[in-house]
Amino acid sequence: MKSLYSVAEIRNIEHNMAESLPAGTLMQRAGEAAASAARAILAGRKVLVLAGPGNNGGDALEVAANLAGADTDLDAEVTVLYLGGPAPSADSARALARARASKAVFVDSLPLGRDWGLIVDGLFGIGLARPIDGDMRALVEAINALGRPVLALDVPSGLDADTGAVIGPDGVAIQATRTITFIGDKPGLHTFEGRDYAGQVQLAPLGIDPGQRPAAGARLNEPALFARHLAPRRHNSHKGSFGDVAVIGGAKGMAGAPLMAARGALFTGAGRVFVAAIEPAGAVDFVQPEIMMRDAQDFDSGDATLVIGPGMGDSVTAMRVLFKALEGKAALVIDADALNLIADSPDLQGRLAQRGATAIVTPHPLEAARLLGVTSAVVQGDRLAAARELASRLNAVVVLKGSGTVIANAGGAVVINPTGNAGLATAGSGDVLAGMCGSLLAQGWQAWEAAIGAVWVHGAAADRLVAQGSGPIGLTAGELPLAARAVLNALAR
Ligand SMILES: NC(=O)C1=CN([C@@H]2O[C@H](COP(=O)(O)OP(=O)(O)OC[C@H]3O[C@@H](n4cnc5c(N)ncnc54)[C@H](OP(=O)(O)O)[C@@H]3O)[C@@H](O)[C@H]2O)[C@@H](O)CC1
Ligand SMILES: Nc1ncnc2c1ncn2[C@@H]1O[C@H](COP(=O)(O)OP(=O)(O)O)[C@@H](O)[C@H]1O
Ligand SMILES: [K+]
Repeated sequence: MKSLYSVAEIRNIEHNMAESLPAGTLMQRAGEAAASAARAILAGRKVLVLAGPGNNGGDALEVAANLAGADTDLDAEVTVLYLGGPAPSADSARALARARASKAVFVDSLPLGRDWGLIVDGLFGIGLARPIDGDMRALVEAINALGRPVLALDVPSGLDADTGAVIGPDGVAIQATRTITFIGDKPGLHTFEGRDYAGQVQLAPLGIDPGQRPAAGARLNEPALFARHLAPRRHNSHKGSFGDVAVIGGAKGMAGAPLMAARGALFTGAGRVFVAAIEPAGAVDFVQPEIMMRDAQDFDSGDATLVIGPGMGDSVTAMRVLFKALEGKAALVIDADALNLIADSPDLQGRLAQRGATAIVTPHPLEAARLLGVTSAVVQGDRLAAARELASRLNAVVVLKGSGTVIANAGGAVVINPTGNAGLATAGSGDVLAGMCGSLLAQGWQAWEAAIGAVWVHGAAADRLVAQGSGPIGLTAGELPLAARAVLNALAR
């Protein structure tokens, strides 16, 4: 299980470990792990180590001492820019003494030149308490402008390890190539701005085995979390075995959105797929004639799983079918315009909450903001908290979309999705995801697993397309269903 620990949880673990280990042990282990990570990505002889005033700086000094120590076989020139105050912690003071006794050269300002084979970022870790400003801000901007490989220690300096937000307003953070993070992985490295600033994330547990770590409040999505639903199909099956999905949406001029969702459902294995259109646009979809076209006004969905909202608009008809869907017993995916209608109606919010946690709601940050009555900046500023709050208020599984999609349920479980890329930032990709969620529900998956499974596969489909050269630039939502089919079949095998 890939646990993600909040800063408070990490502090707690550190606190417990400190009592059982000799002073300085964890910092020494951090320094050793980071020095080997540094060796692995070194792209030249010259190494610049940035060491800040706290224990993150102490870790950096350990790295410098290890790379420039008398016993190293590494032919590196290590320069240390130490920005510590007059009273470093005992651990940091020890690390400083070690680094000063090594071959590392200490400097007072950023040396000229840009030929660093590696820059080690030990300015700030999880103790950053306020935006980086003044000379330190100028340093961060100068480092980022060099465009050299950067290894961040624990967290890229300036990034909030809990939220993935650059600490601001108008803050700066180190742009890392790789982040080696200590004791436990952290949510902020995997969502919002975190994915861009952290680069590749590597965990160094520092010898603390999982048994000594309490359960984390969040985890990273992976197929193991939904594997129990991934079974090869039985020979003795028929289309009724894999459920019906009805996509309700498609106001005038928005006929494509429910079709995208319907294809998402069809290509991930739903037995039969309908589009019930608010404004029927045609008797058949000639590109995908398997999809059965109906009129939402008089459509009897039977016990089909409903995906409601794509391109649905806010007409009286839209309101009426949404009301009916919330009243009914069918499994439900609520997306797009249906979310906006619910945001405007405390009555519909109440009805959704009373259904008993069977619905998946898939807001992007602005839709989530409308539902919570805040701005999208507030949602993005703490995506985990926003998803948790929404799941609890609506008593539903919430998929808060965007880079590092956050999935939360009313019981407080939180998962961050690591698959996907900016190729998904294109109209219609969210519709495909909603259809995929509906498809897995229709095939009998539980709401939680349908949500995390669909999000994982949807992201992996985009990653597969990018690996094949079909993105991220110009990737289209219409390509996702086929790629998702390949990913899902590979998992089921
Ligand atoms: N403890 C352990 O067992 C282990 C800890 N480990 C490592 O320790 C790291 C946490 O260390 P930490 O708590 O010392 O915090 P850190 O991130 O170095 O920053 C705090 C310092 O920065 C200062 N400061 C803050 N904001 C500032 C600003 N905007 N501008 C300027 N200054 C600012 C702040 O000053 P103050 O706010 O007190 O004025 C304080 O001096 C953790 O990420 C991991 O790398 C590992 O070795 C594993 C074992
Ligand atoms: N930069 C990104 N990185 C990863 N996933 C992304 C990114 N941008 C968008 N996505 C994903 O693409 C989908 C977009 O959904 P949405 O915003 O509803 O678009 P639309 O309504 O146009 O279909 C979501 O699944 C979202 O998580
Ligand atoms: K750092």
